[in-house]
Amino acid sequence: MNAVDLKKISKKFHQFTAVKEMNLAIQPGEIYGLLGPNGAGKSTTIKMICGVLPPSAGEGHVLGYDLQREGEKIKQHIGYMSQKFSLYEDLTVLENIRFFSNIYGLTKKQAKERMEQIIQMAGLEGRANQMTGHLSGGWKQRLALGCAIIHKPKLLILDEPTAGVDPVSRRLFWEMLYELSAQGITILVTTHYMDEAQSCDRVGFVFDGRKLLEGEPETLIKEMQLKNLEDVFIKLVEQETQMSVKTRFDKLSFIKEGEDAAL
Ligand SMILES: Nc1ncnc2c1ncn2[C@@H]1O[C@H](COP(=O)(O)OP(=O)(O)OP(=O)(O)O)[C@@H](O)[C@H]1O
Repeated sequence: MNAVDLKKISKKFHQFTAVKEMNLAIQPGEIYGLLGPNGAGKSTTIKMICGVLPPSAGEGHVLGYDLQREGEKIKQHIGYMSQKFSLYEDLTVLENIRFFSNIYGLTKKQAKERMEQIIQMAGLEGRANQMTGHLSGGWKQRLALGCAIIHKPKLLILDEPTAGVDPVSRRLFWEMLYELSAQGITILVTTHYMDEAQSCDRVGFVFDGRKLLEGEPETLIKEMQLKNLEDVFIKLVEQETQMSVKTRFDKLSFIKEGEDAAL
């Protein structure tokens, strides 16, 4: 059984269709990257997979639960983390962990065990009583990941989880994702960082609500005879918009032309 299985899923907001007949099959333990420019429909797709936004058409299953009818079940069994860290800044590290353990109905014993594990995993030893808002971006991000997996979900959904954190924290974060994937957890991640996308088992490119291309990063690069995933991304956008990203800014050449006004 696939962890995520969407068949011709669409989402309409009034007249506007944000996601158009999307098919998506993600296997257990896979790290799948959903890529695409701003407004492509990635977050809308993720919200449907999380069971918080009902699709307008199509059918889908997440961890075996029906997307149209079993949204509540899906919410209980997945872990979710967004770029906004999903944490309360005005609570301490411990209070945030306690909050999430309550939401997911952990027993006192489970909560105590996980608290220690999460603090260790996030490298927050000695900071349990520190206000979350005072932590650096990398710490907040690792704490948010810990809170998102406190109930041991089989599917972890990450919406731009590393936006705005430094490269070392991003690397640490990805090491944690590899470890979770090795333990059999399925991971669906959206990112604008192509180096991260290259670390996924498979990626799907979304543009204007449609999935245009899907495959293993190395295979896609080879097939399109390009250097890296960023070039694949740019080529696809250029093809779809019939606009060259490189020549778009020709108008800026006025800066080096003519007289130097400031001198
Ligand atoms: N609740 C809503 N009502 C109306 N339009 C919406 C709603 N939510 C999203 N949209 C529109 O749907 C389109 C897709 O948005 P979505 O947030 O899914 O894109 P995205 O690929 O996640 O972009 P980004 O990378 O900027 O997060 C956008 O044009 C957006 O304005």
